[in-house]
Amino acid sequence: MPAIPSARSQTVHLLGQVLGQGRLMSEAMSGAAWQALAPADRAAAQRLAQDVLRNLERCDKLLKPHLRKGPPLFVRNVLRLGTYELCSGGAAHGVVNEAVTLVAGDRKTQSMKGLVNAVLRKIAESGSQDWQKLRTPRLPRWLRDPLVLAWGNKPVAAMEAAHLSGAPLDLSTRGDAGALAVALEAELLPTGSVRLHGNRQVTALPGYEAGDWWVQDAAAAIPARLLGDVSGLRVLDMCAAPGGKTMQLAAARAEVTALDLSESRLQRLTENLARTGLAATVVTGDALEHEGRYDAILLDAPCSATGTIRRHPDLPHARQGEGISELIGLQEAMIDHALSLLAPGGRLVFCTCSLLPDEGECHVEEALARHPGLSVLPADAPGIEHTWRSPEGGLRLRPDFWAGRGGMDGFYMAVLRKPD
Ligand SMILES: C[S@@+](CC[C@H](N)C(=O)[O-])C[C@H]1O[C@@H](n2cnc3c(N)ncnc32)[C@H](O)[C@@H]1O
Repeated sequence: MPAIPSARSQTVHLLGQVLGQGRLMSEAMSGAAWQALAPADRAAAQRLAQDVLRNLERCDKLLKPHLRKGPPLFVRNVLRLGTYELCSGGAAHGVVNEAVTLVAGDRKTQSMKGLVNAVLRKIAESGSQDWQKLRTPRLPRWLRDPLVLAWGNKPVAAMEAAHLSGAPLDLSTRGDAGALAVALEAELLPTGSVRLHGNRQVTALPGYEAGDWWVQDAAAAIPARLLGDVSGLRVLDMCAAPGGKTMQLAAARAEVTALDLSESRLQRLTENLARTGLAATVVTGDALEHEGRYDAILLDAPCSATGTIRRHPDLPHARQGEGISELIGLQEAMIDHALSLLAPGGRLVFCTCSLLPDEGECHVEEALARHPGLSVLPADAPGIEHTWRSPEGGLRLRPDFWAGRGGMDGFYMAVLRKPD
């Protein structure tokens, strides 16, 4: 690692953390070298690492014929970064020089300077033509196989295309979404979110300081809307942090209790409430031990987060599907506990940002079997399309939906009604 960190050296560091240590980028974006980077370089490193991870299969395919022996991970990641940059229009001279400098800066890899130089020069000659012919990168098997089983080959290929495209910036507002869209020259989506395309610095957008809006994917904004008019109702946001849905409920004048296990994530929720001038009772604790009586509950349960791969392309590489069965058990226990906290006739919106039916549709089918009298209410909110409706009465959202508009996160959601 060179003495002075650069955007590219930190990109390679992030790739090493994800691909070598199984860490998520959000966990790895820390430490002295990361903090030493200027904000613009941090943003560049994050963007480059995400782009390389989205295109990992392509980078490896182009590199394979040039690498007889597999070099150490650090060198492989330098080559992957160089390949991505060369094939996406980077100037050969600068890209190759910086890659060689990175490898030369570490005693253990200095001897591979020549290899890196030679391989990247070959990629620079013909790589970008070959790149165009490569297929859309596929998800790793641990995730692809169950998704193909659930949704079929074509939809999964469409999801992979959506993952490659990344995600636009969606905002939710406590005020008039139409007026916000006009002010930001953005698109007003049929579901009420405001969408901006291109790379925009969030904190520099008008209305950020004033707390007029917050960042929230269009799909993630729908569950709170399914509760309809919550004005004056006691609503528990059971897994609330960092607070996107709490802010929606508070903006709709509910009496919100925002509960979460994570103190640090709740800190962010508190900051978000302060910025937007919205109010909620914030409680740190385990959802399974929480007590109280509520008219409505929003349960955005911890899950595999496989619906968020467009914006978190590190996830399928850092994870191997470990822990999902424990999460499924936790989600089930949370549904049962949430129902016990509801007043008779009260409504529970259950949702997860997962693409796996075991974390969505199956829970609703099983909850109906476990709880006599429990029913599924039609999921209604502005802009909901007929094709999103799933047989048990919930909504299944996928990243390949709204493809022409820039997609949406994968999500599952359903409204359950406790009997009187
Ligand atoms: C999907 S995130 C919630 C996102 C949030 N609803 C929003 O819209 O900003 C799931 C949350 O569940 C929390 N969590 C995990 N286990 C929990 C538990 N046993 N009790 C309460 N919260 C828990 C995590 O800390 C995490 O913040």
